[in-house]
Amino acid sequence: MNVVTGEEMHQIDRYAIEEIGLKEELLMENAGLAFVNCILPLLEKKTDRVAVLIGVGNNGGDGFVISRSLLEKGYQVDVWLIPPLEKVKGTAKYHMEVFAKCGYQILNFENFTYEHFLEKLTSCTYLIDALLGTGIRGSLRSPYKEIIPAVNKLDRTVISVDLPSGLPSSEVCEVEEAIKATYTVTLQCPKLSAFTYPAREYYGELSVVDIGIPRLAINEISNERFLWTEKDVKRTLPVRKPSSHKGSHGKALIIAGSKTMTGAPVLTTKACHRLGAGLVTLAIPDVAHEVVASQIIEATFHLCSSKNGEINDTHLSDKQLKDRYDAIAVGPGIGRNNTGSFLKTLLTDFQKPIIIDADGLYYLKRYISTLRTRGGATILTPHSGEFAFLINESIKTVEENRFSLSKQFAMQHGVYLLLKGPNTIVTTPTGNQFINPTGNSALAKGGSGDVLTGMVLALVMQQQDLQPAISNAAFLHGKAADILTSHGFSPLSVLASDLVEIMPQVLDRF
Ligand SMILES: NC(=O)C1=CN([C@@H]2O[C@H](COP(=O)(O)OP(=O)(O)OC[C@H]3O[C@@H](n4cnc5c(N)ncnc54)[C@H](O)[C@@H]3O)[C@@H](O)[C@H]2O)[C@@H](O)CC1
Ligand SMILES: Nc1ncnc2c1ncn2[C@@H]1O[C@H](COP(=O)(O)OP(=O)(O)O)[C@@H](O)[C@H]1O
Ligand SMILES: [K+]
Repeated sequence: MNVVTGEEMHQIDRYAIEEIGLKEELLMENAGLAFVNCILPLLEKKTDRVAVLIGVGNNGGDGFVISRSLLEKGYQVDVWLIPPLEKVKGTAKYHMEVFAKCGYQILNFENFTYEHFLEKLTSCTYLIDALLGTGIRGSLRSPYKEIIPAVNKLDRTVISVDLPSGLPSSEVCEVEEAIKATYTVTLQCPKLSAFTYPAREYYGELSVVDIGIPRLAINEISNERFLWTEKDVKRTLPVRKPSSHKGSHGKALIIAGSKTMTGAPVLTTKACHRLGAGLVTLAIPDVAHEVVASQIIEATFHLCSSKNGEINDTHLSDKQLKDRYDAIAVGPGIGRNNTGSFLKTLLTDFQKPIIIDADGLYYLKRYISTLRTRGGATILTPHSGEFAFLINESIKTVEENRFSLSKQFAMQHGVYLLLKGPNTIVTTPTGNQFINPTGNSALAKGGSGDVLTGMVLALVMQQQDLQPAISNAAFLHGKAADILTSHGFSPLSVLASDLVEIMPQVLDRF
């Protein structure tokens, strides 16, 4: 499913109308009817009053179709036109006229006192927000500037059309004032701001409805940003053949752990096994072997020499790097007190996929110039702090520009970048971006990233195409947290090891 900016959506609309010949009146009719179909289950009783707030543009035009459809179905609807009648133009005007010719009444905001307007809104159970859509520019102006905070204070169920009014549709860092929706029904394509914070918090629960814009129009304009959905996972997750053997599912090497971080290698290894890796070897510093090995029975071990309780040299021979492993994950719990020169050797000598996480990313900064010329694919899995360190920016800058900075970095260094956080983004070396919809704050706990690394490693070995492998790992990781929190686990109490334990039930759904 394509994710677009407001500008891209506008161009898509234009393509559908001008190149394909669909009438804008028809698209607006489709939009209004699809919106109503989507919200009907939310409207409990026909006696509950609904107010539709209509703005000056085409978002307001959708509001007229919605109002007409709800009235035809027997709902009690107050239809509020906020601008003066004569300001409504084009397709919105057409649908306003159709609405009026059906014999329905329009309440014009300018004919009421502000107090009376608010009093009438207070008597409604549901407010439909068709004030402003993707056409908003700059700071809110009157009377929206006054109406929007007042609506937020009413504490009613607010359902926004396309996006909460006042919110920009692109990557936004600050929100001045916008409708705080309970639900948002987005038309055709989710807008980018639905996946950036704090804008996401204004959307409430998000649904997407099809309004009949042909796929060709969407692909012509925007084919580089997508939501990775359950359907995509079902389509791409590897299927085990009855005749397969352990060698068919990849031989993984995990380089992880140190004397003081013995849990990380355990979590990464178990997660890798749980997602179907055929064989896993865990390379750990000799000083951590006893503790780590006592917790893992499925893996084999490779012992590295240590200094300061951390890996100093992996002692992996050229032949081992050439023939023995199909992919390597390096970084969870390796510490930062040595030179990390073994990472440079891996980057240059290992010609297959490498996943670099956690402290591995810390060492990577020293050898970053080797990425471009690597023989195999490189997958980096930083959180905002690790990414900020890699690119010499502040965490705030990263969090405000997640899409643009990760795209720039992935293209510049020729890597797959999985930028963690709510709505993790996977960016390919060519700059395509795939947004993960699963996961919740239960994941904000030490060790959950180590689990993800093992999952990415397992799937990268089992799928030819790396982007689906990486996105599937992020999806299933988040899904594990979602299943736990919807089945009696408080987000406070979910452990990283619970994610590994629940994985069989997660996979059972796909
Ligand atoms: N064009 C199409 O084919 C379709 C468009 N649709 C709807 O149309 C919307 C986009 O329509 P528009 O481009 O008319 O945009 P809006 O409905 O967001 O209205 C834009 C207008 O609002 C006013 N405005 C802009 N910024 C403002 C600010 N900061 N403060 C106060 N007023 C401001 C200006 O008068 C501007 O012309 C979409 O969000 C969607 O709901 C749907 O009807 C489906 C079809
Ligand atoms: N609020 C949140 N909502 C959704 N996912 C989250 C949230 N906070 C963290 N996560 C996810 O949890 C994981 C944390 O990884 P990371 O910070 O590397 O943990 P650690 O290094 O402690 O194992 C990532 O996959 C991240 O996307
Ligand atoms: K809106």
